[in-house]
Amino acid sequence: MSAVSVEEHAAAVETLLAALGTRTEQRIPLTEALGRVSFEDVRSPVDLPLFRNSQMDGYAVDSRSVTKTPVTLEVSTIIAAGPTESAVLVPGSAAKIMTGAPIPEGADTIVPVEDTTIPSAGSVTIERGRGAGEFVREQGSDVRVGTVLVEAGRVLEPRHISVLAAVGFAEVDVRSRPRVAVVTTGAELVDAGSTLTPGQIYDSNGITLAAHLRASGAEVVAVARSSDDPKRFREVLDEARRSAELIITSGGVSMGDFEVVKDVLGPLGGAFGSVRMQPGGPQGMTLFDGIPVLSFPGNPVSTVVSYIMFARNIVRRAAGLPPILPSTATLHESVVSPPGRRQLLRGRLCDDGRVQLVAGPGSHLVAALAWADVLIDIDSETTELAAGSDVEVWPL
Ligand SMILES: Nc1nc2c(c(=O)[nH]1)N[C@H]1C(S)=C(S)[C@@H](COP(=O)(O)OP(=O)(O)OC[C@H]3O[C@@H](n4cnc5c(N)ncnc54)[C@H](O)[C@@H]3O)O[C@H]1N2
Ligand code: MOO
Repeated sequence: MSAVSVEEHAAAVETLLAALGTRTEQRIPLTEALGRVSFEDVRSPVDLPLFRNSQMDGYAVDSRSVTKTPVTLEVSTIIAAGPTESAVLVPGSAAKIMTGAPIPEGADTIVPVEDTTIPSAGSVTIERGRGAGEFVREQGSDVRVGTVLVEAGRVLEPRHISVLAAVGFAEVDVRSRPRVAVVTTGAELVDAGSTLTPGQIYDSNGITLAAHLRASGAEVVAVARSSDDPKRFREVLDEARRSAELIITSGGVSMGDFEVVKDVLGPLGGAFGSVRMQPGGPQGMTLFDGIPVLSFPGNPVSTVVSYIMFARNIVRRAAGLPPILPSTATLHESVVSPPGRRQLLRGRLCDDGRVQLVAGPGSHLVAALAWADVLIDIDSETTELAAGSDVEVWPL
């Protein structure tokens, strides 16, 4: 792979990852469904409300017995919400009823308790009458059996989970998540929390890529690390390929003496080379034993930019999530950019909608990345942009 444009590399990645888009259905507990994507239209197995019930705490009556008020009626029964025998209203009486309780046959309206007084035990005076149907929640008035509650492809939000629970589903069929493994490489890497010896650094790319992938709707099946030993890297890959549909590696792809990713995957048919962008220039891609492997450069910002530019929307689409697209912002200050390479600078959106540069273009500036909220996209022909120019920005 000689130097290619971002578009050319993105198209090649798209082809390599085509199979990721074919998803199966997975039945999961409703309690775990938040953020998942419904696999097919979900139809209601019942009417909602399930039965005719009261909208108010009050008295269920026949509206004809309260046309003239005030009127005093005998209280023939008390109906609470909860398990109950089906009740019939004694003609000419009132049934005291609680919100949500089934309305007895023969009653067609509810008089709220606020519109009543108690003249003596066992009777109620209705001060204000109500017409037929008032405060009556009819069976099926919300939804009828068979109606689609949640369409296929919906990202399940609390409101969708609410209706699925209300009709009695304990489980839901969702789109399976793309299974991705992350493999970081480098003899210098140790886990956060470890004691560092000279020359060591904390591995941040593993956890970063995993977080990005989860945010894109992927299931991260492994976050593994390899030294620069080809044998060890091969072992880690062999393990990752057992559960993953996609493997993303970081590091080991440029021009040094110990480029384990390139050294192992290159001879296995991997394409390694340079993309005309910065950060994220060195890139690789391989079909390893039938599993696609995307190899990103190890610099922390390069890894993130690579994920955003080449993988994020493919993973999101496979997961059933909408793409994250760039928008336009106005530059707060002037920008210079080297010719021949697309630049992705870190920017921070100001309250007035303009975008400000955050630190320099260096791909090791991981703290600056955290302060930024967008990547400012400068095309490869542009070398200078004045303050006030419009630029495309990608959400981080
Ligand atoms: N002679 C040349 N040297 C370099 C070139 C080049 O074209 N010619 N390209 C540079 C560019 S651009 C990049 S980007 C890097 C890519 O290098 P690698 O992908 O081989 O990555 P490493 O050398 O393994 O690491 C680079 C850098 O990132 C740190 N790193 C790596 N992994 C992690 C991790 N998991 N967590 C945190 N930090 C990590 C590593 O320590 C290095 O500092 O190559 C340039 N060199
Ligand atoms: O491509 Mo490297 O990512 O410029 O630093």
